[in-house]
Formats: sequence, structure tokens, C-alpha cells
Amino acid sequence: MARYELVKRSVALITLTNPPVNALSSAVRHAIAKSMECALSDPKVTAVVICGENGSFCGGADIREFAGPLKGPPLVPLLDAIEAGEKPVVAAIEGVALGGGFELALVCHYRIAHSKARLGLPEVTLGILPAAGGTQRLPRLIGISAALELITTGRHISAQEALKLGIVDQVTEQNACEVAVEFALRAVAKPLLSRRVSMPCKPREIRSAAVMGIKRECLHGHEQDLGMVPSLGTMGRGIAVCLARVGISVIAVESENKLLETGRQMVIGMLERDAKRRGVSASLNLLKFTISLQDLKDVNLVIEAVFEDMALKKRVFQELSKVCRPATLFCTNTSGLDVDALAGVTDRPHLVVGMHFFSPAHVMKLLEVVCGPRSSSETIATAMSLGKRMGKVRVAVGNCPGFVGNRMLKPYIDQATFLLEEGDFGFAMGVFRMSDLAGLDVGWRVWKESGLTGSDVDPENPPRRRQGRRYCPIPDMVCEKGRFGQKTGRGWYMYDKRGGTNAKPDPLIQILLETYRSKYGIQPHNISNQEIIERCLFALANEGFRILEDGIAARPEDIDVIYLFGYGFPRHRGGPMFYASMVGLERVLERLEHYHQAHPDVPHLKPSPLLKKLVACGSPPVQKWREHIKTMHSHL
Ligand SMILES: CC/C=C\CC(=O)SCCNC(=O)CCNC(=O)[C@H](O)C(C)(C)COP(=O)(O)OP(=O)(O)OC[C@H]1O[C@@H](n2cnc3c(N)ncnc32)[C@H](O)[C@@H]1OP(=O)(O)O
Repeated sequence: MARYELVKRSVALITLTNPPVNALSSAVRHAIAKSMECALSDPKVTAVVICGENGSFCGGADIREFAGPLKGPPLVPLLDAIEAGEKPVVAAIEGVALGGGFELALVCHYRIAHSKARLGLPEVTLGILPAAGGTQRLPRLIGISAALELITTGRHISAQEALKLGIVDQVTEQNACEVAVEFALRAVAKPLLSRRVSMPCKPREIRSAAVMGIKRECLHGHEQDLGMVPSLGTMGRGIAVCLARVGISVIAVESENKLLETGRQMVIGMLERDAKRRGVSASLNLLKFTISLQDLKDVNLVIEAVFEDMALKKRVFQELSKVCRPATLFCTNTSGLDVDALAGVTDRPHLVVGMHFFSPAHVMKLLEVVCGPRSSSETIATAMSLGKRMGKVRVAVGNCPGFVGNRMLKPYIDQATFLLEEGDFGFAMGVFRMSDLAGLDVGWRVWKESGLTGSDVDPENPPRRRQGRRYCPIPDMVCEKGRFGQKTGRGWYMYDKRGGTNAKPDPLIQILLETYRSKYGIQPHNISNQEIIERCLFALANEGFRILEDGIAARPEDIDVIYLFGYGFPRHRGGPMFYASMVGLERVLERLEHYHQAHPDVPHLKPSPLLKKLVACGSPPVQKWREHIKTMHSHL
């Protein structure tokens, strides 16, 4: 199903032989895998050429096998391995490279096409999507809009158009295979890194990881020993489960034997329930629990998930630097702290990266991979690849307070609380239910740390203003009453019990609001649904535009993915940035200008320069915004 031969003494020529169009049957995939293994392990081979017999490169998945169950090696790991290999691979495309065949060509480091060749991703015409990397690699190669057009129409393109788009490196009138062999010989000395379309850098393979956390309760009780006796908290447990269920050995670090036993039982219970649901056996043998940091000395990677406190995290990373091997990667699970400041206290800042999981970590799909300025490409690639292995939707983001998701949340929540202050407490769901679920004390602590509230701040001097801008102290007042949300049974709403989910309006909150408004002479007025939506969502999107300008997210689609998978943004709206484009950027700008004029002390309502620029350029569609953004984070 594939012929393997050595030509020109050093080029492995792999010829697919599955007539009539060399489709990727299970036997062909198996033969490619075997041939690649030979080529990569044979020291005589310096480069590889893949071509197809009888003037056809590859017609894609073998549609004759569609009716039966998948047999043989799966295509995606096979393609990833070709791309990741250390010897240059050249595709010699004659006839057709369609569907999986095109995806095979995309993982080759170079593509030579005969002038009569045709390429395309016709999956959509079969009612499916390209699932072997085409939807990721093609946009990276030729940009989102050109790739989307090809993916959504299934159109075949000529070799000439492929050359113009940057899909192929050379078009030839001669025998493409012979040209490719010569090309491969010249490619031997050249670096491969930039030729890998999906990954600029090869990730490390992670076989063992440690997960460590310190529960909030332990913070005060063990202050002297911080970093030496961490314990596994809610996030740590979820992360440990995610790792173990994909076959990675996990050392979970606890602070003391009693907690060790509780943690062990909880993780084992979670893994057993998960395995039962999936009809597999639980991988309990991969788990080890310890109270000694010394046990972490040989792990490939550590995911720190201690309580969200910078001083504590720094202590932990200093301890880890002493204990772990110099090559061990350090990941911090923080929801907004400075990853670079943590990297700075270690002996290996280039091996430090943020992995922002969302709670519960074994359920929520989203993972923000936070790239610090000193995180190496390999470190980022490894975190991205580990996230993929864990089944996460991963988005690489830059390092700034709150990263993307939580940074955008601030203006959104601010608007909701200002609306609460001004008018009707009319949200049945939304910000307030979400805040109750997340825990109101989380934001309260952040505001205290940033000097917005707390015992050092005089709330009346001046009232309802902090750091030169409008400030609503109502959330602080709720927290001061010990109402931290669902976990305490009381928050913005009241619940039937601690941890309950059945939210009911609480008359005490209504009284608190009325007292507050009368103290400050606020006349409540009805606020239209339109104003609520516009002020909250346009402020959210406006921060998204700023994030794009700052190079903290690489593209608007990344922001939308974060909001869809991490923050429950309604799927049918497509995410905050897509929603803004659907509403019309001109309208978003006009409404933000209107609201900013009415609330000049709320800087988040001031339209961002990027939004203005896009409107001035005729409001291009989302996939074209990137062309108008100057700052791009080098890693994203
Ligand atoms: C993880 C999954 C990975 C990827 C998904 C996919 O790849 S989906 C499949 C994508 N590929 C296609 O949709 C290609 C479909 N085929 C065509 O468009 C045309 O057949 C093609 C290749 C352009 C050739 O057209 P032409 O007009 O020259 O010939 P004809 O259509 O009569 O086909 C000739 C014979 O080839 C057989 N054939 C074509 N494609 C496949 C295929 N993918 N698998 C198996 N067999 C294929 C076709 O049935 C004809 O056979 P015959 O016995 O002569 O009737």
C-alpha cells in the first residue's frame, strides 16, 4: 500500500499505492507509519519524499471504508509525527491532493506541485469538516479568510492558485517526484522549525507531572512552612484527574497526612466515576500522593495550583527550583497574577508558563496558556500540547492582569454593578449569579490588593470614587456581611443551603440597596434591557479590542473561544467579538461614545482606538481585523 525505496543514496521515497487515487485506507496509513519509522531511524536517510502512484498524490480518506469502524492507525497522530520529524519531508503532488490527502501534504515541510495538480478540502461536500488538521494548518499557512473560503466551499484549486496562496513552494511542468527529490536534497541543511505549519516548536513529551495546591484554610495554619508542605485543593484535584485520565503519572502533593488521605479519596473517587462513565478502567496506578516535595525531584513538569497569593506562589517556586531537576517545566495555575514575576524567582524563567484552568478543572474545557515574555517557545508548545492531550480547548494569551478572560470580565462586572446602583435589580441570571457561583470573596480580595477597598481606604473620601474613577462599593458591602455566594449559601441571592444552586432573590439585598441609594441620594430609575445589554456587552467587547491592541490575544477568534468555553457566553452569539461585529462596529462605537459621554468617570466605556480604526476602515469582518492590529505578541 506504500512502496519504500532509497533514491540518490540518501532520500527515502515513499510512494502511496492504493489505486485508483491512493486514498488513505487503513493499510495505507499503516504503510506510511512504517515507512516513516524506517526513514527517520535510518542514518543513511537525510530527507523524505512522499508521492502517489499513477499520477495521483492522494484522494483523501478511503471512502470505501466509511461504512465500517475505524481500523488501523488513526490519521491525526500519524500526520503530527510526520510534521514533528527531524528530517525534511517533501510532498510531490501530481493529480489530486484532496481532503486527508491535502492534510497529508500540509504536514510535509515542503510541497512541490505539478502544474496540472488540483488541491482542496472537499469534506464539506460530504457533510463533514476536515478533521485531520486542515482547519488548523491551512489558516496558519494562508490566513483565516482564504482558508475559510476553501474549507467552507470545498473548492478544488489549481497548482498555480496554490502557489499564489502560499500553499505550495514550487510548481513544475516536469515529473513532480523527481523535482521533489532534488528539492529534498537541498533542504537537508535548512532548519525545519519554521516549516512546521502547526507548531513553530516541537513540544516536549510529558510522562510525569506533579500537581500541588494549598487550600485557603492551610494558608494561615502553616504560614511558616509555606512551599514546604503544600496541599491539594479543588483545582489541584481536578488537574490531577485530567492528567491521570490521559495516561500521565501524577504526584499529587498534600500538606499533611490527614489532608493526604482526604485528597487521595476524592481524586480516586473522581477518577473512578469518570472511568465508569467512559466505560474504561480507572488509571489509579498512575497516582502517587505525597507530603514531601523531595518526591518531585524527577518529574517532567509541575503544575502549581496553590491559593491565589503572589507571595505564597513565589515561595513555592523558590522551593521547587531547589528540589526539581533543572529541565523541569514549571506551570502556574493562576487566574490573573503576573506569570513573569513568578518566573523571576525561579532558576529557569524560560521554563515557566501559565496554565489557567477553569473550575472544575476536570470538567471545564477552556485552558488559557499564558506566555510570559521569558517563556521559551518550547515551554509554550509543551503547555499547549499537554492541554491538547488533556482534551482542553487551548488559547495562547499574553501576560497581563487577568490575561484575556478575567481582564474583560472587570468592565463587564463593573457595568452590572453600576446598573444595580442606578436602577432596577432586574437580572434573573447573568453577572450576579455567575459571581455567586465563582465566589464573591475572589474579586473582593483582588480589589483589596489593588487598594480599591479595605481598612486603609476611606470609603467616603470621596464617596463612590476610587483612583480617580467611579467605584461601586456594594459588592464590598455584600462581602463584609460574609455573603460570598453559593458556597456560603448567601451572596447576591439566597440559596437553600451552603453550596446550594437554587437561587432566590433575597429581601436583605433589596433592603441593602434601598438604604445605600437613600444614603447617597440616588433616585432609582427603570433601565431598559437594551441599555443593560449594551453597557455590559459593549464594555466587554471594548476591553477585547484593547486586548487585541496590546497583543495579549492574537486574534478576535481566540477571545471568542475563551468566552464560549470558559465563561458560558451564549454559543449562538459566537462570542463577544463576533457579537460586536454582528451588531455592527459602527453602532457599538456610537453607543459606547454615548454611554461614555453620560459616564465620563468610567474609562472602560471610552471606545478603544482599535474599534475607532476598524470603523474608519469600513468595519471589516472579524477575520480581517488582524490586518489592522500593529502589536502582535511574539509567542501568539
Ligand atoms: C480523518 C478523515 C480525513 C479526511 C477526510 C477525507 O479525506 S474525506 C474524502 C475527501 N476526498 C474526496 O472527497 C475525493 C472524492 N473524489 C473525487 O472528487 C474524485 O473522484 C476525484 C478524486 C477528483 C477523481 O475524479 P475523476 O472524475 O477523475 O474520477 P472518478 O470520480 O470517476 O473517480 C475515479 C475512481 O476513484 C474512486 N475514488 C475517488 N476518490 C476516492 C476516495 N477518496 N476513496 C476511494 N475511492 C475514491 C472513485 O470511486 C472511482 O472509482 P471507480 O471504481 O472507478 O468508480
